[in-house]
Amino acid sequence: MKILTPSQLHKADQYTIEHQKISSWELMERASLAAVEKIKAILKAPKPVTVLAGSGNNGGDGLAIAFHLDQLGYEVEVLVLKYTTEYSKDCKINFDRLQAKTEIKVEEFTEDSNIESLNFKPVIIDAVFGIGLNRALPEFVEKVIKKANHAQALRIAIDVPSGLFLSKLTPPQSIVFEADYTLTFQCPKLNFFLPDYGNALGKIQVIDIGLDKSFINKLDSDFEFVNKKYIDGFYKVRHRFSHKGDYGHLLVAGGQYGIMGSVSLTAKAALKSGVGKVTVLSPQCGVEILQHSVPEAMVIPSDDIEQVSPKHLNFKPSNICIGMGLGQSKLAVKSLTYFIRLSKQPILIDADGLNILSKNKNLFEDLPDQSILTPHQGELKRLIGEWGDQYDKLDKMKKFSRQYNIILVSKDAYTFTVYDDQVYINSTGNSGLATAGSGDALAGIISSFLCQNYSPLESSILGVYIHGKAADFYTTSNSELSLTASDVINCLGKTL
Ligand SMILES: NC(=O)C1=CN([C@@H]2O[C@H](COP(=O)(O)OP(=O)(O)OC[C@H]3O[C@@H](n4cnc5c(N)ncnc54)[C@H](OP(=O)(O)O)[C@@H]3O)[C@@H](O)[C@H]2O)[C@H](O)CC1
Ligand SMILES: [K+]
Repeated sequence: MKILTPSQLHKADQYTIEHQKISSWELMERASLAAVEKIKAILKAPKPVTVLAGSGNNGGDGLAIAFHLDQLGYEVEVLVLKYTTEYSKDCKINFDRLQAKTEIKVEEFTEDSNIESLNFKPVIIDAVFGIGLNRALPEFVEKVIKKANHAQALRIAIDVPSGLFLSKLTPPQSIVFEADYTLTFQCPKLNFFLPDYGNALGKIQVIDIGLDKSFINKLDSDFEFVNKKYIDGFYKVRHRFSHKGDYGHLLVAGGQYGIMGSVSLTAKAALKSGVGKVTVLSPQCGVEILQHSVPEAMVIPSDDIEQVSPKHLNFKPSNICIGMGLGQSKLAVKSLTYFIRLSKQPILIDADGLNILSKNKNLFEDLPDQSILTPHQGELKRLIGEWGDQYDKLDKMKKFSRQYNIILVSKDAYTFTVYDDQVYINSTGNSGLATAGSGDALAGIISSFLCQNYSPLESSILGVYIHGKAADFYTTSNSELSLTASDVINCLGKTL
């Protein structure tokens, strides 16, 4: 799903209104009715609602939502935060409809109103500002939002949590509506996925409001929101008449004394993601451990008891995955160098392998094109250097990817897969993935898809998606904090 900017969305609005021969108010009504359906599903049964409405079109949505909830028997009150003298055209239509057709108490709140007297119902719907916010919130609006954030209420934002900027980063210390749910129209927006105010979004639900698809397809965007529809576009169905040779042979190189779990998780995750065969190059101390923990994997002992070492292989791996538990000793550097030079296919480098790369940038010259690096944020900093703000980080990641022709999987609350100028933002996963071994499993999953003839970019996008989806499956019946990397691996079979 393409991630569009506010100006692109406004253009798509206009094009749709002209080509579907509908009025802007009808488009607003369409969006609002769809939002009401989502609100009904979230609330499960009518609950008293306070709608905070602005005087623009986001406010117009709010007044339409108030009207339709009232028609459904909800107890609704409306607070209009009059931050402009005039209502937008469509907002005014909905304001008049409320007055004419309902008994709803509509209170206009301005900078002279008394904030102390303000109370909220158990559900607060934020329709104050949407994609049109373009300067700091008026102080009285800030006060209302701050009070709403402290209320004992379920908070639902319409389109954008008010106070969140979309065309620039929201300044620190800003007041932003802290939503439990954000019902956003047509597509998510880039700033939803940045750590600055990412927690203010709550659960994001995208509502397709039928903007003209042919027009949207022609729009340029560097950002793609990866959902199941996107994955279905390239996911391969397996055929009955196939054999394990069709699904590749992965070499996993890593582990050291006391950290054998890393490669064990990687090998297991690769096997549970469909690779045909896995061989682990393991320190001698880990051979028995691996033969017990991952009987499906073959094991080659390195020449060292406690560490991996360069080793002549008696087979040609389809792809190599290296770095987890590798350590950063001289022998580890030699091993990484050896396998980078040995590999003629894209190689996946994770964990200590990345830290060695950061200190030995000359190794990039030998790195096969479209190799995959899977840093967490600390490893990313060591690779691409310190960044200023989140937009600067995005630029640095794109530049790094272009400079070395590599795919960068930046693991975070929302994992960003970066290749050249394109950024793929993953839609699955949850906070439970912030746990030991989660990255080892991801490395195995991505490498497994590499061996199954997905392109390196597809392998990265698909691997990140599946990894998160497995975690989401686990947390449908378990808490996020109880998630372990082994749970992710055990739930891989439930994905797709
Ligand atoms: N295709 C869609 O996504 C649809 C979205 N809809 C809804 O429309 C809003 C966008 O409506 P818009 O009127 O463009 O913008 P807002 O409602 O967010 O803001 C209203 C105006 O307020 C002014 N503004 C901006 N910042 C401030 C501020 N800090 N203080 C005071 N006023 C401010 C600004 O106007 P200016 O002329 O003053 O610049 C805004 O335009 C979208 O989010 C959806 O909710 C449609 O309902 C359906 C299609
Ligand atoms: K809003």
